[in-house]
Amino acid sequence: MITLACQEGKRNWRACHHLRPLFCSEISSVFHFRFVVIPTYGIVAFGDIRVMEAEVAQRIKVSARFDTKKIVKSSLGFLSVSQKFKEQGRLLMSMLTQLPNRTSSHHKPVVLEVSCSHNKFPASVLESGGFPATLDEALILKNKSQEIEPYLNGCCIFLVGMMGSGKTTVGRILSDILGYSFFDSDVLVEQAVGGISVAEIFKLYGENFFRENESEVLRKLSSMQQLVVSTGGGAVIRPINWKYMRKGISIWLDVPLETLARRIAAVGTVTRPLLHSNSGDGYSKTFMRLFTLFQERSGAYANANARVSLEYIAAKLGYIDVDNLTPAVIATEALEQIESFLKEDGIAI
Ligand SMILES: Nc1ncnc2c1ncn2[C@@H]1O[C@H](COP(=O)(O)OP(=O)(O)O)[C@@H](O)[C@H]1O
Ligand SMILES: O=C(O)C1=C[C@@H](OP(=O)(O)O)[C@@H](O)[C@H](O)C1
Repeated sequence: MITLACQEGKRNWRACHHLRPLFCSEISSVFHFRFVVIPTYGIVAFGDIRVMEAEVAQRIKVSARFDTKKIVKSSLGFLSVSQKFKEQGRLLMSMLTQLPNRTSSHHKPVVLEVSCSHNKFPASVLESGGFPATLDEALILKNKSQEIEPYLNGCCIFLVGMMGSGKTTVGRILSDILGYSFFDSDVLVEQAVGGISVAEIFKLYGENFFRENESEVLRKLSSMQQLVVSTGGGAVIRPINWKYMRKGISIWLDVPLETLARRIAAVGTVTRPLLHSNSGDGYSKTFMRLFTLFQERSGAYANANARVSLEYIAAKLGYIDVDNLTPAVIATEALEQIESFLKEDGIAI
């Protein structure tokens, strides 16, 4: 996500955005960028994201300039760039958006969320865009992050948890609010192996090869500062990875298996090779497989410095169902758990 600055009294909003290093390898194909622009104070969106998109897409005009060739703009706010290009680092994109009068009169920052799809990139990257939060949620999140940020001392945050537990979704929120960089270790492994998906890596080279690369990625990340890292669900099983993650603060996103199975069944298992199955109902098969994996891994997840339990948050807030917990609320609890950990660790707050 990026925040655009409002030009006082004008309807034009400008931003130069460096896409996150999602596209570091050579790419030659068609991209679709999906824009969602929402007036806000921080990282906040309102309502259902699909509703917002449909609503905004009709109002927003997006133009983009790339170094090269051809841009096709569709009336629905999708921008297709059909060209062959090679980027060593990042794709630089500048955008001019025009917002309706109603919005510009508020002089608020605007969040422009960019999600990208591309046939070479796994859905795990795509599934986890920002999520709606209420303004109150965003303010609480912001205040909490400002409270603890100085005590973090630049320390990296490693999110661990089962597949689908929201490491990527919550991780992006945390990185935005703390001003840290975000990395998804699966994406880094994919890049290290030449741009093929996790599913293909498992198929072509096997799980061990994937795990070796995953450890190498975590080793490199652990030498850095101010990162939020979404680790793969199985990273916790290798003791060497804990050696790396101990250089930062590890947080376990503990989500009931039923919720995980529902989330994953909704998006399919194509990007999660350990859940591939040839037959049967998506939810039940996924649940059984998650159940087995969790039996093997629960002890390892408990090594994390802090635990964010969705059941605990729901009980605290008086919700019956954990499915009502937004990623912003979960991110707030993560910050609270980090605060408790720092206190226990003798770092006064
Ligand atoms: N709090 C939440 N409520 C509802 N859906 C969520 C929540 N957090 C994540 N999701 C959805 O669950 C799926 C998996 O989330 P993701 O962040 O990719 O998990 P992980 O990185 O742990 O595999 C995605 O489709 C995401 O949109
Ligand atoms: O649980 C696991 O062993 C795995 C989880 C995946 O990451 P996510 O947890 O991000 O889905 C990915 O690393 C790989 O498919 C293996």
